Amino acid sequence: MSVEQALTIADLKERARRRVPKMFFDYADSGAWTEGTYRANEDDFHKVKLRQRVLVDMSNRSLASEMIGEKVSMPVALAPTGLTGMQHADGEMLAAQAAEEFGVPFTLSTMSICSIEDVRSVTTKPFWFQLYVMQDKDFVHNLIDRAKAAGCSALVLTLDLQILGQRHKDVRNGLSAPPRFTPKHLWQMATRPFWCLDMLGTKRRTFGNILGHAKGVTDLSSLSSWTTEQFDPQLSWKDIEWIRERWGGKLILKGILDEEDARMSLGSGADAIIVSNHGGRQLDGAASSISMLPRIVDAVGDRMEVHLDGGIRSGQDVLKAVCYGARGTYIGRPFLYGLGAGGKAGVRRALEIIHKELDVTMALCGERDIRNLSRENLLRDV
Ligand SMILES: Cc1cc2nc3c(=O)[nH]c(=O)nc-3n(C[C@H](O)[C@H](O)[C@H](O)COP(=O)(O)O)c2cc1C
Repeated sequence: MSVEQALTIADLKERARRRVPKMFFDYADSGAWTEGTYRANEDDFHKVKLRQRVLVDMSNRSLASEMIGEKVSMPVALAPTGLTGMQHADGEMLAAQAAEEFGVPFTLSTMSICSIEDVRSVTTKPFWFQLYVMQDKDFVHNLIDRAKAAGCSALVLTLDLQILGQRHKDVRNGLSAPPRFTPKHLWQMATRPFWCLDMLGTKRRTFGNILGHAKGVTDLSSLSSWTTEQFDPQLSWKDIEWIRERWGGKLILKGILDEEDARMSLGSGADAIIVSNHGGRQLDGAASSISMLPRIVDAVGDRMEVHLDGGIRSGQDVLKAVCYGARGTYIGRPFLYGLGAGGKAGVRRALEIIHKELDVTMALCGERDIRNLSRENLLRDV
């Protein structure tokens, strides 16, 4: 099946499975420990039921809205994902271009393969940058300054990865950060010839934001020990202040899953929070994102934008999150599967699939403007 023939995100996933070496496909398709939260993120969307309405004018529909004051063609951004350039050569650059052409935000991860400057060089509009706070504060200051210099229009500060959750698949596959290749890995790559050919055509195969920018990180082995030791376990609410000051632009807090944390974020000066459990990759046993969304929206009211990620696999899922009060959503794996399935065209296809599902679902719910959706469009008590 070609990328254009893919009708669902699941179709793209199957194509990616056949084209991406197992260790990198598994890296995307994995959650922490039992993967219970990873599964719940998807499953809980199916429990939310829609109200079907009839005999209302469904013409001239619009999915356009705003996230943190930026116009978006639909309220769906690309989530920050590490090692994206391993799903497909130059993955971050291609995904950023696809997002820009579609009119939705792209978020570059600190742990990306292509650097901030690489992505800047192939885009014409501002993208967003995701920050992990490392113990090497000079490195963090420099990273914030580089994102500013590249014209990034929002900083997404990730709060739920002060220490790394364990994903069994990565351990079993012997995946290291950055990837180092054993005979088993070389065999996995040899069975994916198109992936290899594309990879041979790029020089970007390690953490582009780090190598050459962090003190003492000059080669792959120093980079490996640096990445495992550097996440700052002491990150606290106080740190948000200096980060916000140094950044000076729009700030989004990612990884809020608790009402109390949501209320605390109100005093942080951030512009938005993302209800997220890191796609089920950190605290296994945590609640799904969609199940926590309504109470977090209620906790912050209209004092701050609430966004959501985790488990979105269709436009219907986006619509449900929007009905519960999310002003924006993010997709991680759906765009990674698209990328693995067919590079930039695959990411575009993932966005087209979600856009169409969202549009048709909205119409069948009797609505014409995504900004009018509310809990009234959902059935209670199912
Ligand atoms: C392969 C992979 C890598 C990720 N890397 C990062 C990262 O570097 N920074 C970050 O804040 N979140 C990261 N995340 C979490 C995503 O930003 C997002 O929260 C999650 O993917 C949403 O769930 P979904 O994949 O079900 O859409 C990663 C997720 C995946 C699947």
